[in-house]
Amino acid sequence: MSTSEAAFAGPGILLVLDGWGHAPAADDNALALAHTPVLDDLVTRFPSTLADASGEAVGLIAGTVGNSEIGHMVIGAGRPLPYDSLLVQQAIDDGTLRTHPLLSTVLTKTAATGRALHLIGLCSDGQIHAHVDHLGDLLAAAAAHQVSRVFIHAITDGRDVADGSSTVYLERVAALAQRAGTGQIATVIGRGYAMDKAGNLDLTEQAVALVADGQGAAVSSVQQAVAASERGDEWMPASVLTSAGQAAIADGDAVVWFNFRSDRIQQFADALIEHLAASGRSADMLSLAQYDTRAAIPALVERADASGGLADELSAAGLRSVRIAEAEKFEHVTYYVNGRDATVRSVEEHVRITGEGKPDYIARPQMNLDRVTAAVVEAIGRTDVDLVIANLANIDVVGHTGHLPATVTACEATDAAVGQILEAARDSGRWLLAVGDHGNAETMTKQASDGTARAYGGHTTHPVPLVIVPAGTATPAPVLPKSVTLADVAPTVLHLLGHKPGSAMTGRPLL
Ligand SMILES: O=C(O)[C@H](O)COP(=O)(O)O
Ligand SMILES: [Mn+2]
Ligand SMILES: [Mn+2]
Repeated sequence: MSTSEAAFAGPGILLVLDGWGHAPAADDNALALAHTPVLDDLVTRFPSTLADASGEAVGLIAGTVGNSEIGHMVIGAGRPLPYDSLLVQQAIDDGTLRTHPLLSTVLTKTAATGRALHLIGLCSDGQIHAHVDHLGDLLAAAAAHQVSRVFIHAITDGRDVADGSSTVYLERVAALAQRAGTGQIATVIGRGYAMDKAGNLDLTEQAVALVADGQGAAVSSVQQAVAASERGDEWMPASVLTSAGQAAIADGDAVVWFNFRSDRIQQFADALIEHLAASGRSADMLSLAQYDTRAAIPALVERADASGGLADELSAAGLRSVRIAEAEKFEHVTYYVNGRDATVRSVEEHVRITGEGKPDYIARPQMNLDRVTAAVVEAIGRTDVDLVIANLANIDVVGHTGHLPATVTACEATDAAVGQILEAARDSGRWLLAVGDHGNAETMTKQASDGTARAYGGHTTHPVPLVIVPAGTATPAPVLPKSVTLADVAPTVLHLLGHKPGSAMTGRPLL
């Protein structure tokens, strides 16, 4: 084996820098503003390229921003995977959503019994958790079945889209209802409450009480509800637009959840199901796409098969991996990298780093990065571990606050952590592949419809850096191809570990 080959063979590290996107330097580019000597050096001194992490290249609708779920799934699968947003859109386009037998059965029963239909979901066009236009198809189906009482329980965004835009989307909901000839906005609440995923049940309970029992501030218009929010769209207080109790969920009503992504709606769905059961009510429930709820909810669109990825190949080859991330991204290096498969294979170890108390990302952009780094360094030093898979969450998680100075600090903290990880990699003779899963911090503003630049903490369609640091000296340094996607990561990792890409993978080794 030549020096060069040896430098790219053997045990290694797959490091995902969450939200590490690439865009030209600008005054809203937190990564460019931050002092990041390690990352700068990485992409200039070692084989590096830019990988597509959004749109069709990963299995999303063309032109849509990447996200952590599809990003980590494609990194693991070694192929683009038709994501839930795309599958829902296809079902809308070919007419199979509105004529779906499960939906028809529920709507026929609802119309016959004179019960109400409740539609619950995020109202924005962020295309990460939901798209408000999907409501249009559900409303049309309800109208076709002559369901007369249709209540929309709108969740406002301000995270995947610019804050302050909720009125526009709520007006769009009203227009969709008018076009369908059925439906009214019954309640409004921010996603901070309705889409908590960190187990803060006090937040979730406010959404449950609102939707199930009509408990919230009485308002006479969506504009009044929006005006009452002191903390923006994400934290819109629970507001009721109908007369008292009119839109509460009664026994025998139907509920359709229209978020297509599960992770941030499942806690609410679980709590609502349990609350209804505890009060002797049961509802016919459906979800637009498959959810990971405790009680199974029949879905209108099934998930794509994501098997045969990195986890299966590592397992077949008997290669041990340790997965490390803090709570915010733990599922991403385990469940999502493994193709939304909760099985923990015998050659896998999972390390979940948690902090104390509620995180404050602006006050503490470092989050628990020191402990994540220490765990990564420890795993790197183990001779029985073939592959360390870790996610450094800060760039994305702090980026979501839309707070530029805090995000700059998050980038600098990440830079220092990568420096420590590289040093450990060098000491123990491991190669390292670092990659972003989607863009975020490289664009921290978005132009509003009035032309002004607003703070924006959401994701982008930018490509992500991908760099491979050899275990030793590699001369001459190989040149990576230019046209690369996240689907090439797993084949490259397997190649570096001395194995062929899995037969289900369509990506290719980059070396
Ligand atoms: O859920 C969130 O926090 C954002 O809407 C999307 O971010 P993620 O895809 O990085 O989780
Ligand atoms: Mn991410
Ligand atoms: Mn994110």
